[in-house]
Amino acid sequence: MVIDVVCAIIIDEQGKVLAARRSKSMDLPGKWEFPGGKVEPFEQAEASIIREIKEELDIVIQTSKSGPAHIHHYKNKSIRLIPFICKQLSGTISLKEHETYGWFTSEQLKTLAWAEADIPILNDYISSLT
Ligand SMILES: Nc1nc2c([nH]c(=O)n2[C@@H]2O[C@H](COP(=O)(O)OP(=O)(O)OP(=O)(O)O)[C@@H](O)[C@H]2O)c(=O)[nH]1
Repeated sequence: MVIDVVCAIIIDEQGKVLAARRSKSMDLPGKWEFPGGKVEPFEQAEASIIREIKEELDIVIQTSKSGPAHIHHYKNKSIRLIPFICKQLSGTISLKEHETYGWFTSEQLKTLAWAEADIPILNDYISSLT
């Protein structure tokens, strides 16, 4: 079974992108990811990413477009990761699950220790900039 997971590429006014590091209590501890989570049954992917970001970061985002999804097979599960390009509309970030987060330039993003499933998502995003 492939699990649908949505993730947010949140871009600020300077073009920096938010990435968050998974905490020790999470699956894939210490790995960086675009925040998000599993799409609930009967939920639209776009509603799902807005809900997840409110739950995880306590901010309200607006989505502009979704990028191509990528399927990744981990040893214990397979996920379809669906990215959304987003901007922050309101609120102040307060981490509810992640260990830390930051705003990164494309060059900085490339140096992070990403969850494996995020690599093609990151590459697509960086390619879209040129
Ligand atoms: N949110 C998010 N999850 C990702 C990304 N990349 C990636 O491999 N994942 C994986 O996709 C799944 C997302 O589910 P989740 O965010 O609800 O994670 P979770 O800890 O609640 O999962 P769990 O219920 O299996 O413990 C996790 O297994 C997570 O490791 C990503 O960029 N964002």
